[in-house]
Amino acid sequence: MLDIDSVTRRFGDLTALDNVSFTVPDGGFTGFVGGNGAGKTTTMRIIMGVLAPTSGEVRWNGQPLTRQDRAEFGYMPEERGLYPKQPILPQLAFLGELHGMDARDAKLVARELLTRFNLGDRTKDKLEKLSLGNQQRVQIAGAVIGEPKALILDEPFSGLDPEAVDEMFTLLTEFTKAGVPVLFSSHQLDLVERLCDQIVILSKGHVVAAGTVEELRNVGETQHRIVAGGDLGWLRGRPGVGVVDLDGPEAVVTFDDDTAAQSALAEALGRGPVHSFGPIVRPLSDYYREVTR
Ligand SMILES: Nc1ncnc2c1ncn2[C@@H]1O[C@H](COP(=O)(O)OP(=O)(O)OP(=O)(O)O)[C@@H](O)[C@H]1O
Repeated sequence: MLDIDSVTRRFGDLTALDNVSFTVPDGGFTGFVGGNGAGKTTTMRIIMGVLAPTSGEVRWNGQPLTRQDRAEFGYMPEERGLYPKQPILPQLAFLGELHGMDARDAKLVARELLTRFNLGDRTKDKLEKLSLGNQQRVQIAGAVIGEPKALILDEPFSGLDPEAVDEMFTLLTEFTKAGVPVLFSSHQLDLVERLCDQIVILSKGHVVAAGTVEELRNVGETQHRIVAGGDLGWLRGRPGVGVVDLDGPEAVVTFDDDTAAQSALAEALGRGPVHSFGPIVRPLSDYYREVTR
């Protein structure tokens, strides 16, 4: 478990991170979202020791994170770690060795990863010869080689087509299943919503929301949509019901509690057919816009 505790980072007059705290739990995906300049990369660099915090600390399983801990993490930096002008297999194998694998195993695992990404026949190619999507796959392979204890991935899915995203996600799931905490940043909210167990939203250096997708979606009042056979005007003024929008047989309402909802449904059924009745699932993007405004 990785704890980012009250981390502040200043660059001259600019406070890029202001008292940022959140936890990346074991065995799950934590999606780190926020607009340009929100501070995601700075946070990840501080986790990986590339930058020092102005104040605050990062803990690993309750203890201050050490250089040795970091050496066991897999990291995909924003600027990407692999060399464009060198062949891909030896680069990956070298990273495996840096993580403590012996040379033979590192080469074997590197080859396995590349084969898995349909790059088994490209092992001697320089990175720059691959398509951008394939380069990205190799960069991800570089982060996961060597049995990392945690994965810190800066925009790992950018530039990948949906099929490649799913492929990478399947690969990363093997790590979360083994208990590895995974933190990844992304601009693609739909993707984060679909893939993550937990989301941390950063805005202008502040954590403005953190929780599961369900928790964040359900912040505030839940609205219900009702579509009936006849006019729903009778909902107005009914105790326990707040009408948000009403147009003949269609209404969007809030209920004070479940009893109010059940009794309104019973009344609607008593008056004729009810075609649909249920909570409106808010897209996370609504919530995101609210908190990052
Ligand atoms: N080395 C630096 N020197 C000065 N300012 C910096 C430095 N690194 C980052 N910043 C500033 O800190 C703020 C946060 O930047 P950061 O790159 O962490 O944001 P981000 O959320 O990763 O953005 P993006 O999604 O655009 O990559 C920005 O205003 C950026 O200009």
